[in-house]
Amino acid sequence: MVGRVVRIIGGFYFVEPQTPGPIVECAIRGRLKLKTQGILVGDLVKYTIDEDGRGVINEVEPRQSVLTRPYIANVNRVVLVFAHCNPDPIPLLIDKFLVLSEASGIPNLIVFNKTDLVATGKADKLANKYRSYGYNVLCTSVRSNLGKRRLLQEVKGKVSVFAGPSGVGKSALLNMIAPGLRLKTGAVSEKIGRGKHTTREVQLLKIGPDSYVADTPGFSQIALDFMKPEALAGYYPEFSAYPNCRFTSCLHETEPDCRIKGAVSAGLIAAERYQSYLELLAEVKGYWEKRYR
Ligand SMILES: Nc1nc2c(ncn2[C@@H]2O[C@H](COP(=O)(O)OP(=O)(O)OP(=O)(O)O)[C@@H](O)[C@H]2O)c(=O)[nH]1
Ligand SMILES: [Zn+2]
Repeated sequence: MVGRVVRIIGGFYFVEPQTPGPIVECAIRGRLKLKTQGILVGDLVKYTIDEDGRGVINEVEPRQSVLTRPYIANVNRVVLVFAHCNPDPIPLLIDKFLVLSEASGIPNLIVFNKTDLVATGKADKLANKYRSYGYNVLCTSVRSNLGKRRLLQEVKGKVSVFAGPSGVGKSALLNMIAPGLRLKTGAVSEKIGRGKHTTREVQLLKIGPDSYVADTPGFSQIALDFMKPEALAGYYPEFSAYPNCRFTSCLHETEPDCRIKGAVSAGLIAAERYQSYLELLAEVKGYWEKRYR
């Protein structure tokens, strides 16, 4: 039988069968333990149920992708959720989430939630700004069910991870598209108190045939401590239209004949994005130098 690992607790693997049925608690076949570097949530596995009714995983199918924060295999949609207000969108934090998501190579979607709390013009302006950078953007409201159909379409048949700052409505959006989930939602302050000392383990939730979602705890700190400084510009999609600076190692800071800086001066790249690039570059460089000093 084939199924998907949706949760791992204490050496047991909870497998959701591909055909509708209850989740099976599985162990791993001994020789498989040696062959794999561990099974991840999201892995597709072949398993059998032995005479005692216990599940045993015999084989792991090749992975299509591995997302590292959170650790989930085969994710093929990252939904980055922010709010139009409460909490207010912070451009630098949004760009950090975007960079993290671009670095994973997994297609993303930006969702601006709580559209009901702002004027239409203001909501459109924010959404259009990120569209102009090349992102897919959707405005939603859990209050008025705005964007429900589109969001459902976006996650249909996919393994999606919902990520974003705390309190933007990730859990509320998941409840909107899959009311059966009954995820806890709450005021920001309540949640921070509750989440402080408990690490929620990663879990995939089935919301339809072959459709899975993971709700991640909101975080406000992201460390871009894993990339080379020269990789960063590649995670700003609109920068790719301006290749071939004079130096191939150009970091687009102070180097002469830099095409990115040229595009900023000509108004072809948004100054706000270039500023965020410089700030994140300083951070990435800091981590990099600490590591290789
Ligand atoms: N007005 C309005 N409030 C919303 C909307 N969506 C969510 N909320 C409220 O925002 C608060 C936070 O929602 P959650 O779904 O718990 O937020 P979260 O992103 O899952 O938060 P963390 O679990 O801390 O990461 C709750 O009080 C929700 O009722 C919306 O579209 N409009
Ligand atoms: Zn350059």
